[in-house]
Amino acid sequence: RHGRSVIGILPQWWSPPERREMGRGSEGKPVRSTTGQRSQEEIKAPKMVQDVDEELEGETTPKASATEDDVAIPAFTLNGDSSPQQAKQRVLPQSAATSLSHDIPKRVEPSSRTSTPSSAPGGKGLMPPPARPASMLPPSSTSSLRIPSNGPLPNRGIPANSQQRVSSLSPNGAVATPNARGKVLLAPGHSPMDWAALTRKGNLSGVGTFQRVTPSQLKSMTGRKGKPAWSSWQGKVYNITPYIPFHPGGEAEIMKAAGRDGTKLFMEVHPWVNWENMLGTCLVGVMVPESYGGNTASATESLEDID
Ligand code: HEM
Repeated sequence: RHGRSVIGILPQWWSPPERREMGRGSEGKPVRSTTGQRSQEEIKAPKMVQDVDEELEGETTPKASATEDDVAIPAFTLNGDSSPQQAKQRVLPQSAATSLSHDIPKRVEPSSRTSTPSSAPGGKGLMPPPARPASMLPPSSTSSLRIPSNGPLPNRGIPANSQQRVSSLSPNGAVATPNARGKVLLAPGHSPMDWAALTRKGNLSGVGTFQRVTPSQLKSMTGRKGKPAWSSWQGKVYNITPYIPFHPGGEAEIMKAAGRDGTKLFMEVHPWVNWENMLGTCLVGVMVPESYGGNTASATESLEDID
């Protein structure tokens, strides 16, 4: 039916199939179009055909009519504006549906189309399913690991209304936080990463040579009265002074090991921490018996003595 309007844009030499048929009616006689009107393409048609038309003016021909008037043309839209009523009207008769079934995309289910509410905003796409009520959500296996959304956050600083804010500031800037592990809020530039960066820069032992340290000498290195803080770990002596402001447990805790063997204390609190790795550049020397004698021997001498 709409083909006629398209014909106008085709080249003049092209004659539509309908017209080609028009020249031969049921009895081989030329026929006119069913409308009987002259359209623009008829005017533009080749002369020969026009002449035939004029000759046959006035002759009547049986008019073609649709055999199934009520066959609705299937309409498919992609914007989902079908309403159940419209969809019902578009249902094809069995014969037509069978012949067209190969043209209908398999994935477009009529039921899903009709279930689309026409009042959806914009009328596009399917509506998302309604959200499940929170009570129906299955408990997550990691829910116990999540940071609670209310209450004080662990190791995230002190609450704004806390009196602890000023009073807990230590001389090096570390702040005690109310957490079960006893970690402190380290001062800016004193994170574990900062410590790692500092240790890469060189020797932090505070001594020029490898030391043989007697128990009495270790006892005097308390970190007070201008002296460095030394602590021993499994027979080796370390200068813990530079690490104090970096200690996650705070200054007070680490200072308990100053001037003495820190192995037991250390292992009681955090046996997973690797002392030797962390304080490797702070190594002062080795512990020797009190009766050993000289305490300023070089590393070479000391090791030779051991051999
Ligand atoms: C002298 C060498 C020490 C080093 C290198 C050291 C290192 C560390 C490190 C890396 C942490 C963080 C642990 C973590 O996040 O799991 C820590 C925490 C802590 N340290 Fe030390 N520490 C030393 C000595 C001590 C001593 C002697 C004490 C106690 C007497 C102590 C008490 C603590 C406490 C209470 C914490 C916080 C709680 C915890 O993390 O378990 N530390 N220390």
